[in-house]
Amino acid sequence: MIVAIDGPAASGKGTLARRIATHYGLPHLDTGLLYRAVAARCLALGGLDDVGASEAAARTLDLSTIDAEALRSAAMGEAASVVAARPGVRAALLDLQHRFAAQERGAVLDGRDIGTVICPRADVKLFVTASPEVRAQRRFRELGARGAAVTFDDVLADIRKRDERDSQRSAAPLVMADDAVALDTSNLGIEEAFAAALAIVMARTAPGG
Ligand SMILES: Nc1ncnc2c1ncn2[C@@H]1O[C@H](COP(=O)(O)OP(=O)(O)O)[C@@H](O)[C@H]1O
Ligand SMILES: Nc1ccn([C@@H]2O[C@H](COP(=O)(O)OP(=O)(O)O)[C@@H](O)[C@H]2O)c(=O)n1
Repeated sequence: MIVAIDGPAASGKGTLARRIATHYGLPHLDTGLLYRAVAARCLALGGLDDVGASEAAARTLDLSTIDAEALRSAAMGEAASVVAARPGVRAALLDLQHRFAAQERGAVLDGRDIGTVICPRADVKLFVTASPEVRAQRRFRELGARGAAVTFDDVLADIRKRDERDSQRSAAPLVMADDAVALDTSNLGIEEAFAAALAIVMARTAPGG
């Protein structure tokens, strides 16, 4: 079974993807980490401006060397969104994602273009949303807990800017697939959101569903 989960920043897609993967015993890939890792490599080499360097970083990315914790800063989310708008970077990451999704047992992938581009034939597609204010509150809390010195207003502005860039880009923009099920988690806690997501997965994978 392949489960594709997309949505904007801090909507809760990663949390749901991890929970669903654990529930079904499936491998999980947080595809945002790929773009964050490419951005981190570019920044370490001097900056984000060199398109060729970002494509080379994407081509040579090694999943096993990704340090997820080191990539979770707000600055890396913003930098990831810059390199993710480049068609050459996206093309270079296709094969890795396709191979992950092709595992025998299936997989859960979360990102922006999983249901539209990476796994258009996924068994279940979820499009997870929440209002920008709710998402900013969640991310603000998360970054604060990690010791980052950020204000709520900065986090909200960052989320709005990233939403705009991710939705307006021409290469694999953030858009809900026609056959995805929308799940608005604005008024749902983590457990409630998980229960709702699981109900959608079960309904979609039930015989005749
Ligand atoms: N339904 C929810 N209610 C409250 N907090 C949530 C909910 N879903 C996720 N969170 C929290 O919000 C933050 C962002 O969630 P995450 O799953 O990383 O979002 P995304 O992968 O969409 O960026 C995390 O700190 C997570 O624990
Ligand atoms: N499948 C994906 C996943 C992420 N991304 C890009 O990578 C950035 C960081 O993604 P992320 O999922 O780690 O970010 P959050 O939603 O966790 O804040 C996004 O803002 C997108 O620009 C993408 O273009 N396609």
